[in-house]
Amino acid sequence: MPVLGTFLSSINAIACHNLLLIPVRYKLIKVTIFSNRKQINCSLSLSLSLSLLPVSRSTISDTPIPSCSRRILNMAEAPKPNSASKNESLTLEKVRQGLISQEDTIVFRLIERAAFPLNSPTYHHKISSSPSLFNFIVKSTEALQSQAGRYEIPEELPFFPENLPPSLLPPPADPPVLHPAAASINLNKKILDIYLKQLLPLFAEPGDDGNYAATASSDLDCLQAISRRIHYGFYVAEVKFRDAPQDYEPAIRAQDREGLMKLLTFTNVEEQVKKRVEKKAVIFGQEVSLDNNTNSVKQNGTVNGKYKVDPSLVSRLYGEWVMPLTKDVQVEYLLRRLD
Ligand SMILES: C=C(O[C@@H]1C=C(C(=O)O)C=C[C@H]1O)C(=O)O
Repeated sequence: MPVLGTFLSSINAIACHNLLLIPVRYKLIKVTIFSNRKQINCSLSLSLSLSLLPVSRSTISDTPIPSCSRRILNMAEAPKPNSASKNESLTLEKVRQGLISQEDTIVFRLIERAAFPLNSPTYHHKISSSPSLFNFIVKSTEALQSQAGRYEIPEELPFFPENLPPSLLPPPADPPVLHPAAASINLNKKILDIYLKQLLPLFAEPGDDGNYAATASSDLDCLQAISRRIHYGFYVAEVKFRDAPQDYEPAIRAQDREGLMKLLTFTNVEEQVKKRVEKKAVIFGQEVSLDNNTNSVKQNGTVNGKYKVDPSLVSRLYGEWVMPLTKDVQVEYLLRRLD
């Protein structure tokens, strides 16, 4: 499919170009290229996001962050354990703030994916040597982002780690916050499987509108946001360990998974998380109307009686998958913390 190849190359060129030109602070770069999905029925569109890329200190200019979306600002404001003063400033409260900020990204990305129907040919039709367009877009995007340094960040992990090209950027200058064990943990195979088999059929209406490339890009956006949130568990575990090594060390030495799971679980916090993400889905998922005759909030809090993504599903996503997997990451990390 030469058209697709040419298009991807040009997107890559633009992305790389911007990566070099955009002055950034807080080690955050985001390059997003969106197409208007209404106008590109059956044609190709690609949404490509690069965020939280490691940039060496010497490349960070003092120019303020250019105007950018709320989502990016949220991430910039969020405490980033892998930022300069991380080792001193790593507190459970700050790490939890980081998780709260990521909720916004996840809810918005689910809303964007739910705007498309299931579009099942995205996942089944072969393209070139790839088993599907989804596979092709995820692998190609990951190859580009790997070269741009995305996977130098511990919580950014690829879905297809095999044969990824190395980063072209200098390695991060700051000393690592995490124990090297983090590098051996990647739950993305499981996350991908759950996403495709269990989540998508819940969030996307049945149907086919032909926007397969945009659908796959939107899937990747969701997957990356969910995966980042889950692997942020590294920092949660590290800070919990540092706060109470006397509690964690015996369970780690005994390789006691259950004991570790009990120690790191806070059911009251989990209840708050579920309520908050449900509320965010209610607030972010409403239609906004400028029509004076139309009360912008009608039955069910929306204009047409329907939220853009079902708030109870978002709460369920967190309760059944996101939080349990974040805890699995914590357990896996802690089990290796004294190695
Ligand atoms: C992330 C934490 O660890 C656990 C997982 C939670 C989550 O994934 O949101 C919340 C509470 C804890 O049971 C935490 O303590 O904040």
